[in-house]
Amino acid sequence: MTRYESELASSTDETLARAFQLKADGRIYKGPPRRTYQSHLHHAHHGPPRLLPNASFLPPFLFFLFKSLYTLVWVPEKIRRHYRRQGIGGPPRRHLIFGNSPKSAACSSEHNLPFLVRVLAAALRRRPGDHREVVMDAGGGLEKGSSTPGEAAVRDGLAGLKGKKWALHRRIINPTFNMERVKKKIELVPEIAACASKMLDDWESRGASGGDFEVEVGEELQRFTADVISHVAFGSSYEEGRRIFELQEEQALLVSLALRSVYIPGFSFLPTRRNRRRQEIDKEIRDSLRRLIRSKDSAGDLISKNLLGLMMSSNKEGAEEDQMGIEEIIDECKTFYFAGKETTANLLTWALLLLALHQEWQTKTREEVKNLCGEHNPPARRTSPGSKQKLATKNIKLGAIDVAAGTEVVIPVIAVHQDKEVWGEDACQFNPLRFSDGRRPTGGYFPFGFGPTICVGQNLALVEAKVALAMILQRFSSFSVAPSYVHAPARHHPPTQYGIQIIFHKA
Ligand code: HEM
Repeated sequence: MTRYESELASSTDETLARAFQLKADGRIYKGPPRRTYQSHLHHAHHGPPRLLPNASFLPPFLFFLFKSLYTLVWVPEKIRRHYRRQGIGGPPRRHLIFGNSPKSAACSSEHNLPFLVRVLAAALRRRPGDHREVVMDAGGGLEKGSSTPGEAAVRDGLAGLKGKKWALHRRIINPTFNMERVKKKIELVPEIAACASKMLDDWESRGASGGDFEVEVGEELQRFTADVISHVAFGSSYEEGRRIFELQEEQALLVSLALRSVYIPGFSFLPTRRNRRRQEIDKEIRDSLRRLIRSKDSAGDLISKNLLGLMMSSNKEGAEEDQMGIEEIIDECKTFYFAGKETTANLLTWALLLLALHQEWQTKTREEVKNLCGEHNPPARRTSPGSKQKLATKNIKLGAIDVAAGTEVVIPVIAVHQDKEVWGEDACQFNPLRFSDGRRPTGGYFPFGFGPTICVGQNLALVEAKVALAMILQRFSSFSVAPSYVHAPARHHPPTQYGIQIIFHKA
């Protein structure tokens, strides 16, 4: 008997067991199949070992498989039929598993929702009037949609919460940004004006020689709004929170990349390079926030009326059911650091671009500001913005359409804001006069959302934007779009691909 034959003969149960990671007692062992000499021999006669799923791996694997098929095939198909019966069609399903997601992800930065969502949005758009019922909440059957685990990185806290937790957090946080505090009590306006002054002094120093100078306003305004939210919500500053903002910037980019690719349930938990980076960033942000809270707390710097102060008092003094835990407070800090900066910066950036493009409106607005506030005084107390996702939690009726529970309803905000039926033939023109009588068409304008989850920061955002715009108009006798500007807006972060370059002129 040759060595080969004797080894083959001895490759009994033990050898086979190893090749298949089986032991003689019949149990299946963890770990990768070991390609031993014997197992090679075994391959020679029986082909490569079959990849038997490991026993402990089997239940989660089956669960994942079932859940994926349910989410990616069964639910969309059920919904598709539901709407087809109502005469609402859509493009044919391109891929059994991914539907039309790859195409929609590739051709627009709008994320990977099942195509029916888009169909419904289109249907709502086709039937004027229906969106108004969506806006009015269709009898309480619409609530905020769920976020994917990737999105949760920037939607912790209020923006991602539902039910009792959401109600508790909202009750604690609401007083920070009510109009009384933001405007009438003049508490926040000077703080906002001081942040704006700091930014404008810096801009001005670039034109020290007296000539015109160019500013990429996108980043500058992000820094300004970061400074404002740091001051008004946390008694801090942009400099103190700089690392958190930088990390959130990176996180937003990673999330926006994830949103632009096809959604696969569970994918964000796999240890890919980007997923690992997202987790590292999240951990570093949480650690930095924990340190910031601890230092404010031990220095006695928590002001009872700012956001952090209110949340900390609930933590220390609230009845047990009214308490916010430290981790929950950190979630909210993350949300406000992000939501408080990005959105208002975008509003200001686009407003500046529009005023730079429409010189006649810039002149009118400057005159109005100077009449109201004078040549140089920062505005005081008399100083008088995609699409939104909701989830149908029960079967509801939107106009003529039966919306099945579980449907994600995308409200095409931009389409509604430019709907000629609502706004008239010049709906797409820049015409601030349409707001001059202070009225808004019911259900035709909702930049801050609607219903109980309406943007908690809207008062702050509007006052902040008005103060900053007024001060920019006061400081500079004119500004215009720089020749280097390339118009490349994007729906996800960052809002433009190449920034917004404006040339300022100081008389
Ligand atoms: C121009 C600026 C802003 C715009 C256009 C905007 C828009 C929105 C919209 C559309 C929603 C969803 C509302 C809904 O569910 O119907 C929202 C929610 C929210 N916004 Fe804003 N926002 C802005 C500024 C801010 C600021 C400055 C803050 C923080 C100070 C903020 C914090 C939040 C939070 C925490 C939520 C979640 C509210 C909840 O679910 O209860 N936003 N915002």
